[in-house]
Amino acid sequence: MKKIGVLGAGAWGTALATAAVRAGCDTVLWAREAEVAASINASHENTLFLKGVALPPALRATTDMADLGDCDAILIVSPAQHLRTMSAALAAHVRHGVPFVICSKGIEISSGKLLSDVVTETAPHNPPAVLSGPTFAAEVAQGLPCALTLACTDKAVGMALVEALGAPTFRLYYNEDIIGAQIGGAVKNVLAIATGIVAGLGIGENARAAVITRGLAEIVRFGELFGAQAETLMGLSGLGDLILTCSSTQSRNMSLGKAIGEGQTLESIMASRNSIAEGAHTVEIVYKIAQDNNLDMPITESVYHILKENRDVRSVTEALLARPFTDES
Ligand SMILES: NC(=O)C1=CN([C@@H]2O[C@H](COP(=O)(O)OP(=O)(O)OC[C@H]3O[C@@H](n4cnc5c(N)ncnc54)[C@H](O)[C@@H]3O)[C@@H](O)[C@H]2O)C=CC1
Ligand SMILES: O=C(CO)COP(=O)(O)O
Repeated sequence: MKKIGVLGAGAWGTALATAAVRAGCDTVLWAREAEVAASINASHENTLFLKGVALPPALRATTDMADLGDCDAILIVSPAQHLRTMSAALAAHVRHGVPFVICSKGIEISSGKLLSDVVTETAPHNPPAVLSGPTFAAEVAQGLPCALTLACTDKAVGMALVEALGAPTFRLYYNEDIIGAQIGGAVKNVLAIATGIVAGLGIGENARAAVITRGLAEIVRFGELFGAQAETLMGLSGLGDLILTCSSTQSRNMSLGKAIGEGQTLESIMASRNSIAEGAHTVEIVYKIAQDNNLDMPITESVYHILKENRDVRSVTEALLARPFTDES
């Protein structure tokens, strides 16, 4: 795999394209916005989504999806709710057999489907893989070290991707569990909003650790429903990403929760940003799936009540704390 296409030039797509260049791949980055492609090609900076980070001059950007037509693998890095449209459009341009590596984190709200199922439906001749882990885009783009899960049911394809994209500062661990690799990344964004709310309310570090740990129990329950492997949920794409995203306001999800905890409204926060906070969307479908399947996910429910039903942050938090005592397991 020598030529890599990256579909979506937000912060993460740009960082991943940079990592692919560093790994020695001929890399082309598709941007939805003409000004993003222009700024990457002219000044080696993504001034809209990753301002201030110098990008390698070898990275080429385009707005023409046909330019991805001869790629050996494509990383799809759109917001989760747009992945269906992106994957379908891409399938018209690339060869059969070229893997579609899902780098977005979320679950399709309209169908309740994992993104790998969305790829299988829209691009049946392109095997899905998943790249997920604890990775803030700005750090990856700067070449700071990180580790991620590369999941693919076909081990030969998965290992070829690991070999092509992996580097000392971009360590990839192969995993066959494509389902588990998607669950952690999707649900942790909801839990990061919850830890942000804890920070915004100023109720302490102990409370944050409690939310992370009890949040992990929610990820495990949710993952079991989909058939995820427990080891995957405890790995980089699960626990690893949960820890990172719930520990730093570099996370858009955590910072969104913090602003909510401080009294801002979801609408005003969204209006002030051009970046995606997937948890604010994912919460809707995780909540629905949990309700439909009688899953106990009280932290997710609380985030849903606050974000989607405009309930008062302090009274929802008090209700969460006042739940009956129960077994830890
Ligand atoms: N930023 C990060 O550190 C990481 C992000 N991710 C995931 O990557 C995905 C993309 O996030 P970012 O690159 O951070 O985005 P971003 O927040 O930096 O930029 C927004 C992106 O959304 C795209 N977009 C907006 N409207 C669209 C539409 N109608 N159709 C298609 N695309 C549209 C923009 O072109 C842009 O690429 C998300 O699922 C996110 O959870 C995963 C790991 C790390
Ligand atoms: O997924 C991420 C880190 O692994 C990025 O988190 P945010 O989308 O909350 O910034």
